[in-house]
Amino acid sequence: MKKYSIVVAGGGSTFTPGIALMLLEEQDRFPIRKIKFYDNDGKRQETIAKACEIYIKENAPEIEFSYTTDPEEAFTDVDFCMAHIRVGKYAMREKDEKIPLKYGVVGQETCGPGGIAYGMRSIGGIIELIDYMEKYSPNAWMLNYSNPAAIVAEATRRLRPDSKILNICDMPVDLEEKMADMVGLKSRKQLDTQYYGLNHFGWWHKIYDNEGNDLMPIIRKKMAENGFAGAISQTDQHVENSWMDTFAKAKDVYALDPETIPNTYLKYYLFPDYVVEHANPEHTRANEVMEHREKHIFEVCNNIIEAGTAKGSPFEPDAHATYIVDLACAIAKNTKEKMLLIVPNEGTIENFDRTAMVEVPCIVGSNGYERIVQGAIPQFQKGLMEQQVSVEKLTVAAWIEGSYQKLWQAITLSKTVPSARVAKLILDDLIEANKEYWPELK
Ligand SMILES: NC(=O)c1ccc[n+]([C@@H]2O[C@H](COP(=O)([O-])OP(=O)(O)OC[C@H]3O[C@@H](n4cnc5c(N)ncnc54)[C@H](O)[C@@H]3O)[C@@H](O)[C@H]2O)c1
Ligand SMILES: O=P(O)(O)OC[C@H]1O[C@H](O[C@H]2[C@H](O)[C@@H](O)[C@@H](O)O[C@@H]2CO)[C@H](O)[C@@H](O)[C@@H]1O
Ligand SMILES: [Mn+2]
Repeated sequence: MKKYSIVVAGGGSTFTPGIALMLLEEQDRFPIRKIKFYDNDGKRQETIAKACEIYIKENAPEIEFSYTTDPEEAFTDVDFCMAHIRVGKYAMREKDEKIPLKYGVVGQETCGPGGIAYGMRSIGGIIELIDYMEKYSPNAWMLNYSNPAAIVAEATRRLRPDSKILNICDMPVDLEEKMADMVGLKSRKQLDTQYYGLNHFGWWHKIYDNEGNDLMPIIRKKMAENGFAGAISQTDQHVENSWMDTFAKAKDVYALDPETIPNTYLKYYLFPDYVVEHANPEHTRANEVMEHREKHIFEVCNNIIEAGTAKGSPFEPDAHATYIVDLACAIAKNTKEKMLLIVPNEGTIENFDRTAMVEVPCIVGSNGYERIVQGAIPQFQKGLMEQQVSVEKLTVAAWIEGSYQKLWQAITLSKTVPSARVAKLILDDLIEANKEYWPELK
């Protein structure tokens, strides 16, 4: 059986250890000959990489492992690039979240002005990775889950329309695990669902079990009672209150259209006042992640390096991330797996912009994906999506053209921002904060 070579772009990511260990666990269906880490921050990456190197040597010595900051070394002889970079890292995420809050506006990683700022940083980084991959391994596929996936996906549509890149998100994966739990099933793979939306901005409108029984009535009842709160998923790593609150708030988001089940991210657009009222402008999600996930991962890695062994360490595979191997196997082995991808609409949602990058179920095989038609969407969702997709398109246009005007329009158009005046105040602060990352705007 063919063995695959993978480069993980963003090797210093807090998700890298869980994903690397998960890849080792999944070798029966996805055998690996080589794993490389690539990052533009060698110091950050080295801690993660040295610990993973010890783990791989102890648990899968047959796999060739290396790590580098050199693009040619990283991207030569690879079959897949698994990309999870964070341009500007958590320090910039903190600014993305705190600057809007200064003006009483939602400060969030991928939503609102914070997501727009993150998108303006990410586009260059992702395009650079695609170009490296195509230069050094022209037959490789990029499985991208670097955020903000919506803006990154629109940028790849505009700038690299023919590249072999699939843009994905794990929020629906997590929420489908929770829905399976709601109906007493063990896995999301026992569900047969239909979904439409933009990334972090979508709805389930059909949910069956694999025998064709309609599960919507039970799930709707559970949502009306508690939202996603109390429903368990494989990796309930979200122990911090901010995530618990998000899962509970889905109850109010659901109330807006009880015919569909909402993605949790709609909270930021439909209840921005609630989000701001419950935010601490001095201590946002970025601070929680730095205090918890980042601190924990780097402590564990340093301990492994110091001990010279991963035995007895709390290192564990990220079971939740197996969706990435589902996708890699679909491409590598033509499995025709059904997966949610962020792809050009082209009629999949019949009453929506054909050029929009929509998050819809696709059948994935060796030659890419086939979209599953979702039909016409209701006026409520259509109105919301038209506003949001325009934000995303104007952001990418602002990046391509270096247009201050279009970025101001993008922020003004966001449902999280009350006026063009506030939008401009936020934009001018973000420009100052992102001087070393954004293209110059005129
Ligand atoms: N799509 C999803 O559902 C999903 C889920 C979880 C995380 N993510 C995304 O995964 C990414 C990683 O998340 P994290 O919290 O581990 O971030 P992190 O900051 O811990 O790691 C990101 C790594 O990317 C590196 N990096 C930044 N710019 C780079 C560039 N231009 N080239 C190469 N490397 C670069 C950084 O140095 C860092 O080591 C983020 O974009 C995050 O939003 C997406
Ligand atoms: O605030 P963070 O950095 O903890 O999470 C932000 C990301 O949240 C979603 O991904 C979750 C995923 O839904 C969950 O099941 C688990 O795997 O953790 C992931 C990261 O926390 C969302 O899909 C991502 O786009 C966000 O970056
Ligand atoms: Mn996501």
